[in-house]
Amino acid sequence: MAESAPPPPLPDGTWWRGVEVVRHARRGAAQHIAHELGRALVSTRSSAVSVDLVDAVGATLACDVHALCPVPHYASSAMDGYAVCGSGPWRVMTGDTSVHDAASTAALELAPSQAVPVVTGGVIPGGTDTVIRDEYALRTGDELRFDDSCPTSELEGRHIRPAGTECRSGERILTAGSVLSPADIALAAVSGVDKVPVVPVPDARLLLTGSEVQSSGVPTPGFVRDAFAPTVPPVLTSLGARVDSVRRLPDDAAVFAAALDVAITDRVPLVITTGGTARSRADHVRAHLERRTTPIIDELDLQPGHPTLFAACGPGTAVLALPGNPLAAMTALTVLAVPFLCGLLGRPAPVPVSVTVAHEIAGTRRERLVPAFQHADGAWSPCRQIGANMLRGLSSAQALLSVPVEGLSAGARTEALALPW
Ligand SMILES: Nc1nc2c(c(=O)[nH]1)N[C@H]1C(S)=C(S)[C@@H](COP(=O)(O)OP(=O)(O)OC[C@H]3O[C@@H](n4cnc5c(N)ncnc54)[C@H](O)[C@@H]3O)O[C@H]1N2
Ligand code: MOO
Repeated sequence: MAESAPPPPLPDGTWWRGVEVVRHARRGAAQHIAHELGRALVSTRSSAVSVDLVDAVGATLACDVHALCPVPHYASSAMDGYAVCGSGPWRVMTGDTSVHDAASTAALELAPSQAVPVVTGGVIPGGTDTVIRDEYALRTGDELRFDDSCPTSELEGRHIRPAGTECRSGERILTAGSVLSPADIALAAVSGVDKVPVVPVPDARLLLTGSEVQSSGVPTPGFVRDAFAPTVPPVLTSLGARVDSVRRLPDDAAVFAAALDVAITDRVPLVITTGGTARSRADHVRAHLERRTTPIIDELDLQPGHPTLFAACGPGTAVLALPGNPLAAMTALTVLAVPFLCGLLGRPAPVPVSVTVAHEIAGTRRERLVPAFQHADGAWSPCRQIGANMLRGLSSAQALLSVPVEGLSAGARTEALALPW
């Protein structure tokens, strides 16, 4: 049979130039390089889109945001009661009618011994010295006094919120790179902002390889239930990406090659493949990526997940090839996809936290990341059932604990990586 023609060359890709290329990367270096790769890919994408506040929670801010008015933007009362000037008794100027008439209240200038009714958040007139809350106001007709029950702490300078105490007009209220929380959006709203500039959501595409992988039902011997299609997309979504499609591919090198080329041509920023990463005859994913892409991280010096390959190609695509073993894949996803997407979204790289281990944990020839849980006293222990092909340990884990080559003694400190869910 005639040999098939080699695939046409890919469009030139230079965006990853300057990113360090590593074989057998140590975990910390791999996390750093993944973040750098994400940052490098930013150059191929549009920098910001302006979105309504209602669509902005969870997005990454592309530029600083400044208040368009002082907050609060007018001097207001913190209580329902009376704004008064000077010492009492006071004469109530407006009966009860001014309470909802902000414009006329704002236009008022109280003279000594004058008072007007005010509501919480309402405008207080110029000349106000204090607000007497209703509970301590004794009103007879138009005359107003402090009630006898009024504590001395309430006698002067109370319940006035001056304009601009929270921020000045033009002051920076939100910083580029932050992930917008509901509180951030509420702050933008009260500062007069209608839209915010956010980093465009990057697409991700999942290519699931393995003719033995089935998507439903109880698998028979030789087949496995797919652990990734129901899990990786929501994880990527929570990390700020949008999964544009999930494709199941049989173990056929040509089918895989064609699917990858479509993704590269589509300039999908992150393609995640599962399976076929080991260096054996059966593993066409690695073989194809080694020919067709530029490996940036070629294997991790880490267990599980060491056959992982992270590559760059085309005008705007990074390919993260995860091992088929489920725990190995989830570990590599945590180590590499998390910092990569942070870099691509303009966010800082996540920092591992320092934790104490409850008892001795033996080392092996590579660093291990083990699913672990925290005891009531704060110390951590590995979960049970944490083989690379397993999921029960991960299901009960609160973090991934680093076990260095030399192992850990009881009470030793080590790093823990947050799970991306
Ligand atoms: N000769 C060698 N064999 C293996 C090596 C090696 O270096 N040389 N490395 C071992 C290590 S370590 C790992 S990790 C795995 C890596 O496996 P691959 O990435 O090549 O993945 P597959 O062989 O396709 O599958 C491994 C395992 O995972 C199951 N799998 C695949 N996809 C799914 C899925 N979507 N959901 C659930 N499970 C899945 C698959 O059925 C296999 O059982 O290789 C070792 N072997
Ligand atoms: O490195 Mo593999 O990840 O042992 O299962």
